[in-house]
Amino acid sequence: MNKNLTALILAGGKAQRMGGLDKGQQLYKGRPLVEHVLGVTKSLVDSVVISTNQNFDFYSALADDVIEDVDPWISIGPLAGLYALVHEYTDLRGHVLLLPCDTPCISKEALMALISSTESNESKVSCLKTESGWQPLHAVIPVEKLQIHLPEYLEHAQHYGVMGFYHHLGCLPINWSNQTELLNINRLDEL
Ligand SMILES: Nc1nc2c(ncn2[C@@H]2O[C@H](COP(=O)(O)OP(=O)(O)OP(=O)(O)O)[C@@H](O)[C@H]2O)c(=O)[nH]1
Repeated sequence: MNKNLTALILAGGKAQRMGGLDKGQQLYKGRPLVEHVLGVTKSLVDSVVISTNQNFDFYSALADDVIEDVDPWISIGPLAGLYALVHEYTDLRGHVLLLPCDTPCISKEALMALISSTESNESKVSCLKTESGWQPLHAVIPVEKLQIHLPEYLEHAQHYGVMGFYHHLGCLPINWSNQTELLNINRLDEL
């Protein structure tokens, strides 16, 4: 298994479609959304960091560390979480497994496919791709690429979309046929 693999679970953002509630804490099948993702992730990685902007006690009890978006890239979307990670951990090495807190059905097999792709592809981003397209919040990213390229990319970016950044770095699709695992919860009536 990949050495130096840090999971970054994104639980920040505004959750506007959920009325501003803390998405990660909302119950899906009786458990907080974030716990579903943690459950399949923990045994695959060396450490877990959760990116959030609220309820730090709740998240701290689940992860090795909790980070907040940092200036000047606060609440610009998922790239803010990645920026905060490399800003906070300047000596981080290896790869980051990026995950959102709001896909509770993601499987260990899908994450293992992403992780094992780094054995033959050390330097590109590996990103899940289903028949409906790229799944940019399910990706493995070399830390060094983030450290070198993300600050400058954000300075010059017209948009803060994650996929644009991956294409800038070079991105390998990891095709995944089980679309239902990517079920994405954005509204209360989807819980
Ligand atoms: N750290 C961080 N995470 C974010 C940010 N925006 C979104 N996320 C996370 O990225 C994932 C996808 O988020 P979206 O569904 O696009 O946005 P959201 O803020 O959760 O919800 P909406 O406001 O309804 O679009 C979720 O896991 C969010 O927690 C951000 O600005 N900073």
